[in-house]
Amino acid sequence: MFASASRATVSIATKMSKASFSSTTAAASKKVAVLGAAGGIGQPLSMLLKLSPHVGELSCYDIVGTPGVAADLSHIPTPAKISGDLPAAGSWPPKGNDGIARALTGCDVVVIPAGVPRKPGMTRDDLFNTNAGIVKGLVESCAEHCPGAILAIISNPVNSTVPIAAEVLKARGVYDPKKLCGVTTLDVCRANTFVGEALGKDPREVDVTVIGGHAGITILPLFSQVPGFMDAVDEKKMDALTVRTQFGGDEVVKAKAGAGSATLSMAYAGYVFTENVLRAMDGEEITQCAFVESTLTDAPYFASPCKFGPDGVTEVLGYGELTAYEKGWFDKMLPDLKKQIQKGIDFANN
Ligand SMILES: NC(=O)c1ccc[n+]([C@@H]2O[C@H](COP(=O)([O-])OP(=O)(O)OC[C@H]3O[C@@H](n4cnc5c(N)ncnc54)[C@H](O)[C@@H]3O)[C@@H](O)[C@H]2O)c1
Ligand SMILES: O=C(O)C[C@H](O)C(=O)O
Repeated sequence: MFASASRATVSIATKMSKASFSSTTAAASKKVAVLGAAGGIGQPLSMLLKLSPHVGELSCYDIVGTPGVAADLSHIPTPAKISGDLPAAGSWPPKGNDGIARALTGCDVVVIPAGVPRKPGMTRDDLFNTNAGIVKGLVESCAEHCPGAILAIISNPVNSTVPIAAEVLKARGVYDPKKLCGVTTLDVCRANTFVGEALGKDPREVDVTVIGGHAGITILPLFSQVPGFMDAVDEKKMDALTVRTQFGGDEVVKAKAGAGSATLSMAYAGYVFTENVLRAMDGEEITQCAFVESTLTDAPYFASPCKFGPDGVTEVLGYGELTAYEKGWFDKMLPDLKKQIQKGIDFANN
């Protein structure tokens, strides 16, 4: 049965307030690595993290381009020290050939947007063949060089790459479910934006709970829980907003016409997620949605609101009562989600 939805509301908007960028340097103590830092998401995400008052050290790692990304970011006058590493030779500043070891050693949080993005006509699952191996290899390195770090997986298909990461960590004896998350924050950002438009409200004042996974119908925004929503919006409009949230990624892929998928909004979402994790590490009470190991449903991983503390996820919260409309989507989603999770588990163990 569904657990209670009680949770402290944390507005995404507050995380991007001016204060986030100009705050005291006292808490700038964490080491964060971005793996895939030269990519469409990786570069703007690294820039936002360079602005974070919580980041003392930022490692930019990729198979190409990171010495340049790091040199560029290093001129931004914030406390975070920057390094850029490649797998073997090449780094900025020049420091030898230890590549990923140097990037990961001592990390508190590792954010992973490495991998190929979609082109029009593709599903996220079509990325599996390329990205599964990339994520597996990178998480093996995390297990070796920073086994205690919190991992935030952005690489698609998230519904499969998170289970792959879990299996890799289990095989190395360092799996801690509190410290492995799939980043679904972009779904929350989209839902907040669309509800803001529909209700004529500032989207920064909206906080939609989005549950399930991160692909098509596995994404389920619970608009019924948004104060005032059900009074203002009829079922037809609610259906349109639900489907737009589920397929928001496709909207961007289509508009980019072969040049990739969401990068700027994802960099924002990845920054919000990571900043929240860092705030919780520094003692703030944070609740945000994430795709984590979960017993809420039959699916072994599920996105729902989670409480975060100094060591990652402290509690996987429930998502409250579903309306009949939401329950319809929920029932449709679970078989797909379970299949995509199992695909990741099987890949990692074969
Ligand atoms: N979770 C989400 O909500 C969400 C949102 C948008 C995109 N994504 C996913 O994020 C991923 C990246 O998207 P993008 O637009 O930044 O792609 P991109 O191609 O612009 O960048 C990917 C980067 O990963 C790097 N890379 C590849 N293999 C690597 C490896 N083994 N080690 C380190 N780096 C490696 C590439 O060199 C490249 O710089 C895609 O899989 C995309 O589907 C997820
Ligand atoms: O749609 C994609 O392929 C990228 C990402 O998952 C998104 O939701 O924008």
